[in-house]
Amino acid sequence: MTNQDVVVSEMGISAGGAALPGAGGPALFACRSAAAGAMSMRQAYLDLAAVAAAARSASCTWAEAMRASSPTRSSRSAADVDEFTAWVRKHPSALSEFEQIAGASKGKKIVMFLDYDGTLSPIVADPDAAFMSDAMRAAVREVAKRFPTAIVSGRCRDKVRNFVGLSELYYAGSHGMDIKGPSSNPESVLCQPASEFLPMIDEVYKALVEKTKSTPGAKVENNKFCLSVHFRCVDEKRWNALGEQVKDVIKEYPLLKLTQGRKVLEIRPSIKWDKGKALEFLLESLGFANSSDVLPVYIGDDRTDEDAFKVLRKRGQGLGILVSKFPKETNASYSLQDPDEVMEFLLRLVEWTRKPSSSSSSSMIRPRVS
Ligand SMILES: O=P(O)(O)OC[C@H]1O[C@H](O[C@H]2O[C@H](CO)[C@@H](O)[C@H](O)[C@H]2O)[C@H](O)[C@@H](O)[C@@H]1O
Repeated sequence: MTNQDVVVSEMGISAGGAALPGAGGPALFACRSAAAGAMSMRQAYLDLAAVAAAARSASCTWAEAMRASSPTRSSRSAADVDEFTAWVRKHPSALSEFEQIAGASKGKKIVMFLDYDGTLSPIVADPDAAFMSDAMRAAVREVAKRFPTAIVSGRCRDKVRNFVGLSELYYAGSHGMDIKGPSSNPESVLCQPASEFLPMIDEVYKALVEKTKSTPGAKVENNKFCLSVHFRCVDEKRWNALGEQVKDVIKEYPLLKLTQGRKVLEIRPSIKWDKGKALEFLLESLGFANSSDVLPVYIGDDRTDEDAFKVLRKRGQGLGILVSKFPKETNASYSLQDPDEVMEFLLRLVEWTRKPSSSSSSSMIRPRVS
């Protein structure tokens, strides 16, 4: 594999085990016990040198890994095509394998998990303009009529909820650290395992905005329980300097960690909670914790989605589908190339449930309330 294919894992480096002041507060949320790891959290030191070391061990720099996270090549060489073909052999298209997937889901209850950016909406330069199409919205609405459906995003829950605009879904914002069920259900589940971090995140947001304002194109996005520093519109020559600016701010906050997404550095609480935990929490809330007849399907395009793919692999249950036009290291079993293919897959699934021969259980399930 070339450097371009390397996916560098989480960039936070752990040490010690300090508890967060105030962590023993009232048990407000249903997921509190599941988030017990948050209370005995690792103290994480953010260090771009460590990030670079992790990247080096994968034989590339963190900036190269950042570039590779969202390649912009317009044309592909024959070697690129061959490499992609070989990769697709290992991670077949969920569209070409649709009949097999449909067969595997017979008699099972599908639960659909969808990432937002790069999965339901195309990647664009301005994070505030990442709208999904009406056609995609209609497809997701049809899916949600048949299967419990959750949007699992790095974004702030309210923001992604506004982009998607469907009240009947579960939304897990801030990389799963802010989960809420359909608004029509007053008993809906709620999970906020990092609520103690809110004041810290706000403080760091202000500090990052101030620190990075000298870097043209840099943008800091407040995702409530985590923050994103966007590199996409920053000249690559300034990436290292911007990384240093981020490091300068974060070094004062050892309880936060840094992860890398598609041309973005993400700052989040160093708790044992991620999109994989959110997936498990939602399955449990829906009453599927130990069920063998459930088929969770998770579709996502980014490194943070790997946590969910890993959970599915570990459970030996469900389908992980990576959205990518380029070969990437992944724990997903299948692939789709872009949001258009995601929409086609969703529509085929909807179509399939209409066939009398499909015996997938598509009835809506009410979540258990703890
Ligand atoms: O988990 P996701 O829903 O995929 O969210 C991950 C990040 O997505 C957004 O950033 C990405 O999409 C932007 C719009 O297309 C793009 O400009 C950016 O370069 C991408 O990294 C979002 O803005 C971030 O806050 C999320 O963390």
